[in-house]
Amino acid sequence: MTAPHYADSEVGRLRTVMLHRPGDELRRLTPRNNDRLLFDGVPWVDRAQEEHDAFAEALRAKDVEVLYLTQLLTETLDDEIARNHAITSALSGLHLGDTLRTYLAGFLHDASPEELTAYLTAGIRNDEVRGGFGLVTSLLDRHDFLVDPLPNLLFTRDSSVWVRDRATVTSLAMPARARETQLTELIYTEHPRFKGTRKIHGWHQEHVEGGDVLLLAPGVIAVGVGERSTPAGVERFARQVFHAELAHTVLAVPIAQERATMHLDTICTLVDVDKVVMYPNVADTLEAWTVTLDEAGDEASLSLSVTGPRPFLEAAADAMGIERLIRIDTGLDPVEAEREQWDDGNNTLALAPRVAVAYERNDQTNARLEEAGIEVVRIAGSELGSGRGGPRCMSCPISREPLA
Ligand SMILES: NC(=O)NCCC[C@H](N)C(=O)O
Repeated sequence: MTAPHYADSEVGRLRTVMLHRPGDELRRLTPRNNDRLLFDGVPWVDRAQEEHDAFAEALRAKDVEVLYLTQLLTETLDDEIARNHAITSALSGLHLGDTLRTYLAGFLHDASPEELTAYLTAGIRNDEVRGGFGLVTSLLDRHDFLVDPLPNLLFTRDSSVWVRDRATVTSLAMPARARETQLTELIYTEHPRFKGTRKIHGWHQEHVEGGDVLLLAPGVIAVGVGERSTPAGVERFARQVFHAELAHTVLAVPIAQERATMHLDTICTLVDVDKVVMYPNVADTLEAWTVTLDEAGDEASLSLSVTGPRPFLEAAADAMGIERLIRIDTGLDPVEAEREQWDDGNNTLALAPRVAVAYERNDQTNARLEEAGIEVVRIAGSELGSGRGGPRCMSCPISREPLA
């Protein structure tokens, strides 16, 4: 039986997760475009797929249902309305011009659902279509993308977040990722499994990325504000979760606007109801603003109470109603911690309280987790990590057993 689509914490027993198996979109990365496409190198794709398959197997071995984003998308694209929607959004870029747009629309409408999924995810290069002798196709370089590839689909965490029974369709800040949420929105709107799901937020709204959203406890959500999620994004998100009565407290957590700390989950993740694994080099300075509902109203007019800033761990423990949020540090010394933070040592995926998936390479952090009583499910990530994301980034929990 399908587990209800629901998540009210980071650590409730994981039942269903959405992953994206790395595919041809990664074969588009070159040393000329990898920075723009947010990868730190050019991964060995076959090995990345092997590592990812082992990740999925480790989840299944713990009774987690694994859904694949591309399979859901292909099933969604069986429907004519969904196809039209996907094609129109993919071709809305101003770089195409009407001649090429019209040609590509016909080309994509003729594609099967599987082919269309491949075009929407791996993109289309100018020399891969015979667009006739239109001006735009003639002037563009033959290797230019008409539809950009989406190599960061691998990080399903960022393009949607379930908060209780609602799917949050996020709004991604980097142009290379903006189109990802058009796909998650389409899946949650049109796929038979998700039809009728109530949604909050959307790709057209202020930026909030899933990697910044931590469900600290039922009713308590932390949102990182830095390179990706914006102050206005966290305000919009807070309004929506309060209005829908999904949470009573949102903690806005400023983080350095740097690549190494692009999301809150690159420096802190939960491994138990009262334990986080955290980057010690920021742990003592990390602060939070506490946002609660002052006066109810409709979404735009409800009044918010904002207090702070206070040390993050204290503000979080108070909101969670626990005495202390215990911190387990990444690494043993500052340099080791910096190395393991960079390699996603903090980016663990909890499968249940005290059980977490982590990259095997972060041996010092993993040893500390085990000393603290956490079962560590180790996976390889030498190639997967080249996009700067770990097990949490690569997973979108769709169903967790409720903690409350
Ligand atoms: N939650 C995460 O931290 N996701 C990792 C995203 C990595 C991706 N290459 C990016 O720069 O957006």
